[in-house]
Amino acid sequence: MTAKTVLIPRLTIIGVGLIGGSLALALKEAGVVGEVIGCGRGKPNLEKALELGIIDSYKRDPQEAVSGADVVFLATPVKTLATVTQRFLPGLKPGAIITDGGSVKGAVVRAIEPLLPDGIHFVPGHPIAGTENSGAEAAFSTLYHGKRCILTPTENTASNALALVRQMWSAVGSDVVQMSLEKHDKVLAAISHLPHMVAYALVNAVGSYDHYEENILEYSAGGFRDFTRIASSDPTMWRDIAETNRDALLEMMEQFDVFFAELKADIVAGNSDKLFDFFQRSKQLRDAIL
Ligand SMILES: NC(=O)c1ccc[n+]([C@@H]2O[C@H](COP(=O)([O-])OP(=O)(O)OC[C@H]3O[C@@H](n4cnc5c(N)ncnc54)[C@H](O)[C@@H]3O)[C@@H](O)[C@H]2O)c1
Ligand SMILES: O=C(O)C(=O)C[C@]1(C(=O)O)C=C[C@@H](O)C=C1
Repeated sequence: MTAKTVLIPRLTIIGVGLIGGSLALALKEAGVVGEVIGCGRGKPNLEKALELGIIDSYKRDPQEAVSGADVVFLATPVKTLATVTQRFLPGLKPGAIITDGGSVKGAVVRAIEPLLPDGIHFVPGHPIAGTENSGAEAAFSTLYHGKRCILTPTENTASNALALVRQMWSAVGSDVVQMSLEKHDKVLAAISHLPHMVAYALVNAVGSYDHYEENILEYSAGGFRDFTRIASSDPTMWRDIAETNRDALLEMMEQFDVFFAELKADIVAGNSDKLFDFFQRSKQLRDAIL
């Protein structure tokens, strides 16, 4: 068996949850990482990550955690990314690469890039993979297999740092693509952020229906459950996404309102042909991505 080339001798994961923990496990499984150090707020979660073999050690102090790191992966909620960066920054060695997995890119890049001294590189990224579960226990090594990872380099991104981060995501089985910050935030508002808002609103709407004594959610079957799985996602994560991708999300919510209003109007009018066309068009679009 030929030995794999170690891409990252020392990796620090800030926020060892689903996204950070899964990256650590996948890089270990691929044999392309040396030592993995964890850092985060909760000691029990870090202890669990150690026990599960996700990290080799952890440090509570952010500067100690990044000491000697070649790559630092940020995997905390979007609104905390710049604050945590500010805390560990003085502990980095020259040439270190910071990269992240945050679900919003424009606000994150605007907050982090101005903090960076010369010789410290930042490569903004976002793996398009996840589940509704959180914390180290939710991490699994195959999360990124066959999934896209979007990198959004800016004019400040060093090409060698970008190349290494591309290699890192390829090593865990991702299909790496690049796009602008603006395109990323608009595409994700449509394909990920809007569906979460719709699921959250739907669960609230159905859950607060109080015409009967009993909780009607008890009657939920496949349709409701499939549709609303993502409403079990972490509230902090989604609050941060809704706030930091506000404009793109609102644009998509307005687009959604147009289609929902059309559907409602056709039901009110008893417009059978239009309803059929509406459902037919939806089925064709949805079937094409299965
Ligand atoms: N869950 C998904 O499906 C998914 C997919 C792609 C990207 N993301 C993004 O990845 C990031 C992490 O998401 P996740 O699902 O792994 O969340 P998670 O809750 O599983 O893990 C986040 C970890 O960060 C820690 N943390 C939170 N605030 C912190 C702080 N201020 N300082 C240090 N540690 C802190 C938490 O204790 C937790 O261990 C988020 O930015 C999210 O938008 C999530
Ligand atoms: O499958 C899920 O549970 C997800 O919500 C994953 C999902 C999404 O597809 O919307 C959520 C947020 C991301 O930033 C990327 C992926």
